[in-house]
Amino acid sequence: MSAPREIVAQALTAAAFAPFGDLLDCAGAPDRLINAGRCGRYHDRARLDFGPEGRAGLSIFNAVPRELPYLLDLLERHPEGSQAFLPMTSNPFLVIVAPDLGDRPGVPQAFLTAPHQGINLYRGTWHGVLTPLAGPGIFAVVDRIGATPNLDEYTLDRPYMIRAQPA
Ligand SMILES: NC(=O)N[C@@H](O)C(=O)O
Ligand code: NI
Repeated sequence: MSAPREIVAQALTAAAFAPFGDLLDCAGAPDRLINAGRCGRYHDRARLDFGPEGRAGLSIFNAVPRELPYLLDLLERHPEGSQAFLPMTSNPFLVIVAPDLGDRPGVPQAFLTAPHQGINLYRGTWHGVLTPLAGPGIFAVVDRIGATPNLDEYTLDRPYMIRAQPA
């Protein structure tokens, strides 16, 4: 078995994540001030999509924290809907995404979130499953609820080892 390929995680930025989804945070000035100026509204910041046969759902995930270096051997996508992960703590999490090569993912990219950052994965974006890096791994998740399948999984024939720094 050949050694896993290495990926060094990078800090999550809106520009780097733009091909894959939305970065959800309170960076910069709000779009609107509401509540008598006591609240900044960062308005309509995610491209949500639940397909013609689905509806929006809000779930709570309690995921087991993982550690770096992290062995990535599976990627998935939701062809029928977007998926947003909003941490309910200030803990960082690992975000793994990959371009689509048609029926399989391309080379993944790994990102580390800063506190109070969430993400929305565009419909069909290849990604690693939710990967908190500290406990509790509690997230609000907005994604598609529907009766038809919405999950493609791809097992990597050669895994990646994701590191915070080069080995
Ligand atoms: N399966 C599920 O609800 N979650 C995954 O899609 C994930 O991205 O974590
Ligand atoms: Ni998913």
